[in-house]
Amino acid sequence: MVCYSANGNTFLMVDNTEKKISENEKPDFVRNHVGDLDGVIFVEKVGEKFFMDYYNRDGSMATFCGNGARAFSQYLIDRGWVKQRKFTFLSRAGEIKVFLDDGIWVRMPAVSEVKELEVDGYRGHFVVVGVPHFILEVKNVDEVDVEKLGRLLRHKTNANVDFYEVAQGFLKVRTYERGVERETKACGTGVTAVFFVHHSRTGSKEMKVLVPGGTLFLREENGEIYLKGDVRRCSEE
Ligand SMILES: N[C@@H](CCC[C@H](N)C(=O)O)C(=O)O
Repeated sequence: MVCYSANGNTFLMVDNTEKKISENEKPDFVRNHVGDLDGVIFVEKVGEKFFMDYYNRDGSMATFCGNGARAFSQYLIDRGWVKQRKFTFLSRAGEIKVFLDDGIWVRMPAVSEVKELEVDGYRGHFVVVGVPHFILEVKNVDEVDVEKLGRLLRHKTNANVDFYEVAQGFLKVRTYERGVERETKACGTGVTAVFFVHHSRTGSKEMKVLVPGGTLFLREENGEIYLKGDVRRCSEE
């Protein structure tokens, strides 16, 4: 087992290719081993393909994790299990494409269920990127009490909650993650949801997104959204 950090969103990577940990055992395994990390990723195989199975730190399974997908890709590369510059793997949100050039670019799951939403007087957009997000534009993201307001809205919507600020040439995003039940340093599906709404309004094809854990890069190509950012191993085997 080894820890990976994708812009500060942290995961324990568990080689479960021999299926030693069963589906039923996974939630308890997660709660017993996650420590202070945000989630656990079981690395598995379905036929010849690698499969990413993501769990939040509270033991809940999630359909997808954008930063997890970047960490999973780096893990496959570090293990020497993939050597190509383009490869795919499976997730509960479908097949994920990965391209390596100036970093690891992951093609995110298609955005769906986009709608305007008002909860307790807070207006935003509900957007699904494999997992649900309630995104809210604010004037100054640093002034938001993410723990308090994020937690409240997360429970009202059963979604991750992202607060974003549109700045000159970049976006700033902070996320309260369901299942982690606190603010995380970065959320890949969250910044994708924000970028999608921003792109729909402005047509902008590329965007830098500042998050507490650094900078993420988003780009749109033929209606598909790609995500890149920092990813590194944070423990020895
Ligand atoms: N950190 C993730 C999202 C993980 C899943 C989420 N907490 C949920 O349960 O919906 C990301 O980088 O996308």
